[in-house]
Formats: sequence, structure tokens, C-alpha cells
Amino acid sequence: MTTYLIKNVSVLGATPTDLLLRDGLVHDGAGQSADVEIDGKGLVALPGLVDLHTHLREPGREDAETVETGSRAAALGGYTAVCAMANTDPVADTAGVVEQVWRLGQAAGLVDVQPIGAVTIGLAGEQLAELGAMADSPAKVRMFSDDGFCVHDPRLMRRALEYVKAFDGVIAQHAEEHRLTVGAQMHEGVESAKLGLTGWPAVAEEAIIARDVLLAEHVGSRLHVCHVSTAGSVEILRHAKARGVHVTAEVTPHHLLLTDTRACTYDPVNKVNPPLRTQSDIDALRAGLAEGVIDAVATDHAPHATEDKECEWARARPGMLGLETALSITVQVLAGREDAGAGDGGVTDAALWDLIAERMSRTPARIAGLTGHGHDPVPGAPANLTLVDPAARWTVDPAALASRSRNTPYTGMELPGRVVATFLRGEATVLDGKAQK
Ligand SMILES: NC(=O)N[C@@H](CC(=O)O)C(=O)O
Ligand SMILES: [Zn+2]
Ligand SMILES: [Zn+2]
Repeated sequence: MTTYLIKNVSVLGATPTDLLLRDGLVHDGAGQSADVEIDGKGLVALPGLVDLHTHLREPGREDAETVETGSRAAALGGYTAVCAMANTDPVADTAGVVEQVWRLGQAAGLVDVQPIGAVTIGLAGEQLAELGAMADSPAKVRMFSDDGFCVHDPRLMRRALEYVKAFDGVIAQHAEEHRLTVGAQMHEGVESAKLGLTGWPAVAEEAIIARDVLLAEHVGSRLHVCHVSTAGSVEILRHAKARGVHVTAEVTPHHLLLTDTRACTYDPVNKVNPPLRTQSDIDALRAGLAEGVIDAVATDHAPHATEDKECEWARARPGMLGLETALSITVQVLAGREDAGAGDGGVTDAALWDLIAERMSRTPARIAGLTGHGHDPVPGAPANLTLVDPAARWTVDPAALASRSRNTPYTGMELPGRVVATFLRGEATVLDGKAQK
């Protein structure tokens, strides 16, 4: 196995050091030699990023993404592990399907692919799926979600929360009161009124989060809230955490940056669930993320084939790409925030890099139970890490993305921070910004 010596790299903004990667571990590189030497000057070493919410589309929609193409996009984005959502075709609601996805991830060898199991059979919200069998499978599923749909029946949600306690599992909820979002096309507010499109009100998300934190408290289980998008949701989560409820939450990069005014383009690349909200929601989400009321940034990478996106708004599927842009967007959003203790976003901005490591690697690894991930790249740690050039700016070109789909909302935007290299158990998956497989 190739050994790597990374010279003069700043680990999370600290004074530059040399790191040696050998036998899948990080070692002190001082005075060492290796097969490949990397000039780390001006680069920041972060723990490999961990995504709690990725749609890989295999099995079923391999024309939009495969486990392999999605894994490549993830590695290029600085990720070493992704949690693959269950809304495939067939749905990942059996031990057989989750094992298949897990094996495809192993075969691709670019990131660790951790399948998420469905909560209910076929995501239909009627009968619990075989949660125990999925937990016992080689994929060792610990997180379950009907994402795309909400587990609507409170009795079923309660039973799912109770069931997964036996193996320290967690239910990840797509919080949407469907009866309030019938026909919804975008956020309900001033912009939807102007455009005459049916709105998806904030209360449809908040009502389910409020119900679920109470259920989680009642049964003493772990709840995770997917793609939190409103200021009111942040308030409910703050309240629940103060009460000691075992709830965690994620926010996507697009909900931290983009607003519902994007709908006026009628370009379905801006259509997503939950919908893009308002600037005051963004402000509350950013504050919640800095404060820790929101635990993690998760991409909700949702690739869609051209025919499902390049059509009229009402017919288009919701969802946007995220893996290859998440780190840059998060740096842009967090750099310079005083409440985050963040400085200029440069190589020595230790407060920023620590916050990024916390929200994009350590905490998501802990929530998903991925014990080999989320460790700072210091001697003794597993060599799952990424090297970022904070001074490099790049312009998003959909044609240059590794994802099989093209539905990025960031086309033409110039973003800070470029992933230079990613290592999975000491093996380079990305070098010089290029995928190695
Ligand atoms: N986020 C989306 O708009 N779409 C997701 C489903 C989901 O995350 O709810 C998808 O699978 O395409
Ligand atoms: Zn969802
Ligand atoms: Zn999703």
C-alpha cells in the first residue's frame, strides 16, 4: 500500500506539521519519508467529511446516479463516508437491499457507503419495515428514514422510535405534514403569492418536528430531523434540547444560502423539498448552526435526470446536487461570523475549521454511529481526511461535476475553498483535485 508524507500542512488551522499516512493510520511525519510526498503548504487538513443525507439512486435510477458516481462526487467534495437514503427502487426496506447498496459502496471503494433503511415497507407509511433484520445485516443499519415522505402516523412513528432503542438506532424524519402541502410548489409567503404558485407553509415542517420531539421525549429515543428549513423549527429544536430530548438536526447548504426569490426564474433547478425559504429563515438557520441547535450540515444530494428537471416547474422533481459544493458553500456561509468565532476563512482560521470539522465530520459520524470517521487527522487517528486549499476559488460548471446528474443550483457561482486531496483509510481517493478511481 502506498504511503504518503504530507509536508507543512495545517491541521485545522494549527501551526503546520508533517503527517505520514501508513497502514491506514496517521503518524507524525517529522523526519519520515514515504512513496509519495505532498506539499501541504497553504492547505488545511480536516477529518474526512461525513454526509448524513445522500441520495445515490441505485438501485433503480442509475441514469441519475449510481453508488459509484455518487461516491466519486463525494470523495471530490472531501467526504470519506456518506449515508445513503432509502428511497431507491426497490426501496431499501429489507436486509437484502441494504446489503446490496453496502456491497456496491465497498466495490466502488471511494467512500464508506452506509445504507439508511426505510422505516416503513415501500415508504408507504403503513407497516414497519424489517428494522431488526437490517440492523443485523452486514450493512449494520442504525439510521432509518422514509425520506421523501414523512412518517405521518404518530403511532407508527412511536413504534419505530421504540424499536430502534434496542440497538441504539435513530429515526431520521422528513418533517412534512402532507395535508398542509397538497399541490405545494414552493415556500408559502410573499413570493408564492406574487407568482401564484401553491405554497408549502413553514408550519407543515414545524408541526411534525414539534410532535416528534414530544414523542422522542415520551419514549426516550433518538430522533434526527432531516433538512431543517425554517426559523420556527430552530426555535422548537432549541426548546427540545433545553429539555434534554435526544434530538439532533441537520441543515443543507442550499437552505443556508438560497432564498425563495429563486422561484421567479421558473427554473426547476431551484425546486427542492423542503422549499427554499426566506432571508430571515436563513439567518436563524445560520445562527442555529453556529450555536449547535443544528448539529450538522448534510447535503441532501438529490440527483435527477435531465428529463425530470428540464421541464415545467410543476412537473419537475424536487431536489438538487450537493456533494461537490457543500464544503465551499459552508465555508462561505460561516467565514466571518462572529457568533461562530470564525475569522477570515484563511488557513490559520482555527475557529472556522474546528466548526466545520464539528458540523461536517465529528458530529455526523457520531449521529450515524460511524466510529472509524470523524477523527481529527492527528497521529494515531484513522487516516480518513481531506486537504483543502482555502485560498483557491473556483467556478461551478455543471459539466465538470462527477455526479451523473447536472442539477446544481450554483452554476457560474465563484466559491471559496477547493478540495485538493481525500484519503480513505490512508488510500488516496482524490489527488490534485482528481478522483483516483
Ligand atoms: N430533497 C428533495 O427535494 N428530494 C429528495 C427527497 C427528500 O429529501 O425529501 C429526492 O429524493 O429527490
Ligand atoms: Zn426529505
Ligand atoms: Zn433527501
